[in-house]
Amino acid sequence: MTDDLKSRILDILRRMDPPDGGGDVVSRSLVSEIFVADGKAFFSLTVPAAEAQRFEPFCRRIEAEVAKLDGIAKAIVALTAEKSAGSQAPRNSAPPPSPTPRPAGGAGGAGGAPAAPARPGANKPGIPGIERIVAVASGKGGVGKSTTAVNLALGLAALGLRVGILDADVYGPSIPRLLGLKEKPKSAGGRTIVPLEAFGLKAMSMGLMVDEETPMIWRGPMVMSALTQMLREVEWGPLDVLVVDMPPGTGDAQLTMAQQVPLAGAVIVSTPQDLALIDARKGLAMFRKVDVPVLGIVENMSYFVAPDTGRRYDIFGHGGAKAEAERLGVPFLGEVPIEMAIRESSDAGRPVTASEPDGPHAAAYKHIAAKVLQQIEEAAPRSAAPRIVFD
Ligand SMILES: Nc1ncnc2c1ncn2[C@@H]1O[C@H](COP(=O)(O)OP(=O)(O)OP(=O)(O)O)[C@@H](O)[C@H]1O
Repeated sequence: MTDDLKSRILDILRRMDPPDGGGDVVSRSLVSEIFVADGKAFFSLTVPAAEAQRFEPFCRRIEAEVAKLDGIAKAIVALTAEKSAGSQAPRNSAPPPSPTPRPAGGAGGAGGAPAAPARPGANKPGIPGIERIVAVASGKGGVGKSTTAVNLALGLAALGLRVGILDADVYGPSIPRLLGLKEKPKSAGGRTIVPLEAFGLKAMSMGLMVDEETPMIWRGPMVMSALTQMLREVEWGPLDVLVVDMPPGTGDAQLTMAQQVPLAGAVIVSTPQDLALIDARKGLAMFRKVDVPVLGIVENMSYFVAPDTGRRYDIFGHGGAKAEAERLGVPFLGEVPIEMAIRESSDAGRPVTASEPDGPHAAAYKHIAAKVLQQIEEAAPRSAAPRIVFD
């Protein structure tokens, strides 16, 4: 069914005359992979930067035509402007990134080596200056996904990497609170945004761009454009890893990320309860469907250690995520106890990996970070992203 819809979409695209008169966009290989889910079609067109404006109305026409197909309720076509070879460096591009430092416990891998040809996401335009993008996701809310994302980012930074964190949870952004960020990011020349910095991380969140009180009602296409902007119009500078805190669930925003961004992989956060695991499985299935490697599962709020006796209590039936990971054939990345210090430090904007770097919780997150890095190397050896320009 999905394949049939994809070929009908391609037929439509073949019949439409693009504004530059250069022949149909399919034959010219300007169309990305087409992703169809829940009656929505997502794909992008890559055009030369100079043509981007002319192609905008064409994209809207494509959306209207594709939405007429039986089985498609809505189409979302993103325009990506690619810099042609030999032209000048883009104004918002970063200097070429330096080789990835080899972490303790890392798998080595292809540091500096050319791209493996069939790398996942290799056909999606990269973000200049960003080596790898890792999504932190969960099938349902409240499992500690954002807390894990922040502490994972800090764990990666502690391993010597240059790390950024992007809060893609446009519905309930929590990174500003977790990192104690209050000021609004500044714009550079009115065109790009300078990310904030906290505990050595570059940070950007939709929550920094709007007042906390502002209700955020985002429709699918708005989510897509907000995310695209936060990825491509923020001056991330050279980063080894950008950690993306995804909104919970498997909706438009996740599909957008998977469709638009060459993700090196996804980390799934789950609590040990069965219900959360069912949701985690859905998240896992979604990333697999869009060919994003699942780097592994983190079990959060895994057990409780009584402060007075030091005795460990598996209050939620600890171990569920580990068994599930084994069953699903994905790595188990580690477990984090339910711990007042983790909650209080998060709520005070001083995440535990930064505020108690030598403590046991920081050690747990650093261990998870090292495993994530090892999995990234195995799933997607480092490669240079294509250069992108927006003008
Ligand atoms: N290991 C832990 N021990 C104790 N409290 C934790 C732990 N992990 C997260 N929390 C707390 O649980 C609450 C939810 O965490 P967080 O906001 O990270 O979850 P989330 O999955 O991102 O939620 P949402 O989807 O609603 O954004 C927060 O108050 C956080 O401090």
